[in-house]
Amino acid sequence: MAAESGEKWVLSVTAQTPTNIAVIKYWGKRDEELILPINDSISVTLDPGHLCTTTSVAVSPSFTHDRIWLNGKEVSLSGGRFQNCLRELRSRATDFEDEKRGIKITKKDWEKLRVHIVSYNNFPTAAGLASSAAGLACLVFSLAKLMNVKEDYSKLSAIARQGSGSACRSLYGGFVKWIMGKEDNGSDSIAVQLADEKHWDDLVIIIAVVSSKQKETSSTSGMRDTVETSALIKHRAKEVVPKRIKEMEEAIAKRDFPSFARLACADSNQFHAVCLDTLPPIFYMNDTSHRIISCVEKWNRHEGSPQVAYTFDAGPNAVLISKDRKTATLLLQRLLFQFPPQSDADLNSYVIGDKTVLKDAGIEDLKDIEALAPSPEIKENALTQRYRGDVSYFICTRPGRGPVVLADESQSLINPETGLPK
Ligand SMILES: Nc1ncnc2c1ncn2[C@@H]1O[C@H](COP(=O)(O)OP(=O)(O)OP(=O)(O)O)[C@@H](O)[C@H]1O
Ligand SMILES: C[C@@](O)(CCOP(=O)(O)OP(=O)(O)O)CC(=O)O
Repeated sequence: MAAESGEKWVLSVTAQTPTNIAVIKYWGKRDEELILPINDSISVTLDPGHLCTTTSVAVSPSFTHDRIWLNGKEVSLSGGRFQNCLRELRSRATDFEDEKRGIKITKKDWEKLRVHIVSYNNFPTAAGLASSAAGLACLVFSLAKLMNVKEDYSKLSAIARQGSGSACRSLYGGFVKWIMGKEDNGSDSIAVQLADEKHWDDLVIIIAVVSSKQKETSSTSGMRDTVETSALIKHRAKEVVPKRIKEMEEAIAKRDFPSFARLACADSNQFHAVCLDTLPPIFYMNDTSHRIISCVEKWNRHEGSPQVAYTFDAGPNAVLISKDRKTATLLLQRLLFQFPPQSDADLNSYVIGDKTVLKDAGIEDLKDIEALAPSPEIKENALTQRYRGDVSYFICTRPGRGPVVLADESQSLINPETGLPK
């Protein structure tokens, strides 16, 4: 058996996985260990071209223990969540053979062979940009490929779920629903794709990164406190979310932007309301977040119908979904008027991602931002104050595809000789 022959081969797989933003939020667990939620949730997968995790995983008979490097630093793999994912994957591993390289690994070998995991997020980690979602989904997806796990994506989503709840939704592109399930063992708590990213490709997403610092209350402990202390969360999970899930599925199927926006904004606001209803209260949004909400609400009201939806996860960053490109350029102009960069900023790093939105907005250098006129709805309300430097930067993106394997060896993060990070 090659796995015990003392040979020094290193077998590796590299994958790229997107992050996702919930438009009907997951908040609250009924089982902490298995990560089973108290309600269904729906998300939009974000284009991995702009926000993604890349993970290389490798196996070799020379590895002595399981190890993980995250963003260039070795971190502990001993946490229960990592261990649960590894155990679930190993139990589903199947025989693998590469005749050319003389590598043969049997199902039983996988139990003894150790793995190296090297992962990199191209955006801030633990800053409310769902790094755990992309990260854990990528870990499960890449290891499943390496270990020749033959389960379908819904089964893989149930494994990723045990790494971080929201990770189960990053196994697919487009529009995704996490079904809470009823079983105690979590077998029916899986993610399914509602529609792929091409279904509604008019949508343009602008993220205002208000703070990329690590947050005070993690989602995990925040939602635990909410379930223990909030009366409102029970009403939300039982009465409000089931109805919203149906309506949101319908809005997505029909590409009905007004309904989509109404539901997404209401659900984000209710999620932050249950955070406030928690003891001690949790404040994820700040003054800048509130100003962004107010800017969108005023504009939507002025137009008589929703142009943009906003949603905020467990942090102050705004995710703004506009109905089309034209609206996105008008939105970016409004945002840049209200939140201009510091005078020494570099425009290229102030608006990142899909730069064509910036170009369409007629912004070619910092002077163009200074020259922006206030929009009619803020002029009417005499709210023309500018909040320089209150937004760190903007990311322009769109709905995107699900995980992919990167076959090109040059994209691997692992040295094929040593099995260590490159
Ligand atoms: N690429 C990755 N590979 C493996 N684990 C990761 C990766 N990226 C993040 N994680 C894990 O996720 C943790 C961060 O999760 P956390 O929920 O605190 O922040 P977040 O996901 O950025 O924010 P949120 O989920 O509230 O949007 C990290 O400490 C790490 O354990
Ligand atoms: C506000 C949210 O982003 C909460 C995400 O929570 P996590 O998935 O990070 O929590 P754990 O399951 O404890 O890892 C809403 C959502 O993504 O649905």
